Amino acid sequence: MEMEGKIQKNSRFKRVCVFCGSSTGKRNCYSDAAIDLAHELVARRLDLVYGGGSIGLMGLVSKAVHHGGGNVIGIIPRTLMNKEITGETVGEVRPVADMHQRKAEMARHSDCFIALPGGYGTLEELLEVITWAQLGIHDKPVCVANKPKSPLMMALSSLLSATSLSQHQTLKNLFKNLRSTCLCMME
Ligand SMILES: C/C(=C\CNc1ncnc2c1ncn2[C@@H]1O[C@H](COP(=O)(O)O)[C@@H](O)[C@H]1O)CO
Repeated sequence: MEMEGKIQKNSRFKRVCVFCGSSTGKRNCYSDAAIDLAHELVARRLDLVYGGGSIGLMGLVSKAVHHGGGNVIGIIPRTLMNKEITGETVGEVRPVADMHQRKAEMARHSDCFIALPGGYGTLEELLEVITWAQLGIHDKPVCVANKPKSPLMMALSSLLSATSLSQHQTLKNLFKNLRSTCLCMME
């Protein structure tokens, strides 16, 4: 569909939670991926739910969605709200008590999760929502916006082959879901 010169794409989702680095990392392709994803969200009229910082890839994706006219919801612990730490955020900021509440709120307000490149924080958030899916706490798609042969994807693959049969099946399904939903989102 085309509206005012902009291509509008449809999506079955309304709100997408994006986990990503609080730094931009060492490769330009990480920033490019963050901005590409933001454009995809805007084109599909999807709200961004994220960790509320304006630094690193978090800043790039939130600003690009905001400047593209999309809704941005940042969920941030009060202790991190100091602008010297998180910078000037865009969109709606929802303060929460702590990191646990932040992750719970990010999950509650989103229809799916996408992990862009990041560090320990991103990995922890990603693994938590995968674990919650395994436990049946939610059934929302989890996607990793990463190359199939990236160290993270290789690590996830090797976890699959190292698990027992029943877990293997669950993780295999989940892993398939990660890949296919991510590709679908990024197309
Ligand atoms: C704590 C300090 C700077 C970091 N500022 C952050 N502001 C908001 N959210 C953050 C911050 N750092 C981490 N996060 C959360 O973890 C994810 C990114 O972490 P990573 O390790 O960079 O991958 C991100 O999604 C946030 O939810 C001052 O020392």
